[in-house]
Order: sequence, then structure tokens, then C-alpha cells
Amino acid sequence: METTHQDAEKLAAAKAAVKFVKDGDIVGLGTGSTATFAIQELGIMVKNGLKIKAAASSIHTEKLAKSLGIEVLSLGELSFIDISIDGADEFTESLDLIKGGGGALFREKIMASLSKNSIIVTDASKKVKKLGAFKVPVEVVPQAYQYVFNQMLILGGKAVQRIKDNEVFITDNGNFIIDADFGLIDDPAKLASALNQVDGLLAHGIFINLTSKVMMSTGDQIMVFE
Ligand SMILES: O=C[C@H](O)[C@H](O)[C@H](O)COP(=O)(O)O
Repeated sequence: METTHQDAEKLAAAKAAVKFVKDGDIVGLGTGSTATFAIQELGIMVKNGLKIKAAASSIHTEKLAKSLGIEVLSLGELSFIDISIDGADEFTESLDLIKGGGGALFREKIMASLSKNSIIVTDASKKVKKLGAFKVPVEVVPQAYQYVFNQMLILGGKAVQRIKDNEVFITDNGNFIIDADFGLIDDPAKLASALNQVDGLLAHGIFINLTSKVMMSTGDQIMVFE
């Protein structure tokens, strides 16, 4: 299969990030195409003798990690994670992120919150001056769907329920996703705080103060933002 330019950047960022993983670490494994490159690299390192235990941010990632011989612990039973490696849909130089394009935002946020060192790996397309061209994913408990949908409109977001392959998208936690378009976001922390107040909203994809560094590949080099 031909590797695209963007895939080559994702792989380069993943290879740079896994160098920070040490023997004995509990490693948080992200979700998505970029995180997948990192998981595959870790699989190779484990086959070559690296001793780690992992926590997964999605069912898909858990299956992938196990298939590569990586031991996976239960995220809900961990008090800390040494290092996590995940992707992002957008990031700014202040290390604010939008995540959840793959619907894994809730477990990813718990994973990042538990992580002493949370590394985000991206290709060059993910860097933005202001968050918001990518709609903010919001995970909603089904019984609260219409309420939360209406609250998004009140907060100024154009809300759309996520549909995938002509079916309502259901998260690993059995919930719905609303993608909310707030336009370019001047104050991500303020919007995150307003979203945090909405009952029935399990998690939103704005990640503030949850990232130690972003490692972005431009193809020629790895740029590190921290
Ligand atoms: O829910 C999915 C995650 O937040 C992903 O890390 C994010 O969507 C980036 O995915 P990708 O590396 O495939 O662009």
C-alpha cells in the first residue's frame, strides 16, 4: 500500500514520541490513525524486549495493542499513567486541543488526566492559530440528548448529531456524539468551562492543560511545542 505524505508525517511523529517510553512505564495508548502508528512502534519495541504495561483509550486500541503482544491494564483501575501518546484533531501553540474526531474523547480525557507526561503526535495539518475549524465533539448520554443539543444552540454552537455509515454513531460508552460548530474559538478555556456545566454532557473535545508537549512532524523535521 502506498504511504501518503501525511501518513509519513504521522509515522515520523510517532517514532519520535515512542523514544520517551522507558522500561517499566505504564503507557497510555491513544486512538486514531496517528496514535495507531505509535502503538505499532511500541509493539515492535515490546517484541524487542521493552517491558511496559498499557492502558487503552478505546476498545479498538485495546484490541490492537493486545494483538501486538502489549499487556493492557484497565484504565478505570489506574491512579496514574507514566506517559501517554495520542493524536489530536487541532492544536494551538498554547497546547489547547480539539480531540474526539474518532469519538474516543471521554476515555482519552481520563487517560490524559491520569498521565504524568502526555504527548500529542500530529502531522503538520493539525496546527491552528485558533481552535474551531474542526467542530467540537461532545459525548452525550442518550437520555439527555435533546437537552444537551438545545444547550449547544444556547451556547452559540451549531449542533449536529454524528452519523457514521448511515447510522447514529455510538461511542464505546454507549453514548451519542454531537458535533458542535462554535466557529473560531477566542477563549477555549471559557467555552470548556461552559460546556463542563451542562448536565448530561459526559465529555467534550476541548482539552486544556492536559498536554505536556505536542510533537508535530513537518516531513523534514519534528517540531516540539511545550
Ligand atoms: O477520538 C479520536 C481522537 O481524539 C483522535 O486522536 C483524533 O481524532 C485524531 O485522529 P487522527 O490521528 O486519526 O487524525
